[in-house]
Amino acid sequence: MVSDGCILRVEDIHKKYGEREVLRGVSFDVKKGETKVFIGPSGTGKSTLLRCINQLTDPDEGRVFLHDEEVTHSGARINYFRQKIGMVFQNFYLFDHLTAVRNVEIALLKVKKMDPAAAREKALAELRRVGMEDWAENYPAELSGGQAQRVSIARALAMDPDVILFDEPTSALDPELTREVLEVMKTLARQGMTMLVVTHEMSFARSVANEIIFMEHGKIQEQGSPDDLMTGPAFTRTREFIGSFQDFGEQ
Ligand SMILES: Nc1ncnc2c1ncn2[C@@H]1O[C@H](COP(=O)(O)OP(=O)(O)OP(=O)(O)O)[C@@H](O)[C@H]1O
Repeated sequence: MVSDGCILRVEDIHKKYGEREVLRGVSFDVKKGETKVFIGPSGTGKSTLLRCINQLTDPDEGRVFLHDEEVTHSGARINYFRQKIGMVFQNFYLFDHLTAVRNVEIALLKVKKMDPAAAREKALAELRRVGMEDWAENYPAELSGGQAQRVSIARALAMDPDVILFDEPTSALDPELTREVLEVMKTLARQGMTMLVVTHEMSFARSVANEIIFMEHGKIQEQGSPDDLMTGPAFTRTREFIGSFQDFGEQ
């Protein structure tokens, strides 16, 4: 059961690949409108955690709830939860043979069964939201990485998700393109979208996160507000990790 004010609850998630324990008991609650940013060294299970939340990966133990409903063990209802828990990946995963607007509207037609005119209208509205309406008729190969990522964000938004999971959405992009994607994410945060973001963009974490979660060895080692983690993380490894990013102090 998810308590008052929380829309997503992650309870004691464990995941092993072979003998390797990638997640060793991860739990947290997410409030509506909150942005949580996950940081930590490579290979510490951050992506696996996001994938367990929307069941792209099956956790070995633990449960995930959206509102009062269990996402884990939800059988055929997982397709409903995947609409409500959107995901944006590092590599966009757009269909190369479809234009930007077709990429956004395809799930509206196939999954939501909207009529074509309404689907087109909604797809264009979502492209407008991410500043991509002028590129609606372009194919992914004609877009920059930042533009392609904005289309993939529009595609997630089109499902009217309750939460969006972002898995290193800018790590395939150079700094200029990174900035335009982060600006879109900042706007979504300001508009009240609930977001879980795995990123190494520390200045984004500092300016947008309600909470930063430092993960290492498959566990949450420390969590707190950006100010708490900036001014005095209790855990030495958090200090060392954050200290290795010079941009954390930038606004
Ligand atoms: N499908 C899989 N099969 C086997 N091992 C996997 C699989 N997916 C992830 N792993 C392993 O699980 C560990 C955690 O990976 P994960 O991608 O979750 O970490 P991460 O913290 O997101 O790292 P990064 O920042 O490098 O993406 C890694 O050692 C990875 O090799």
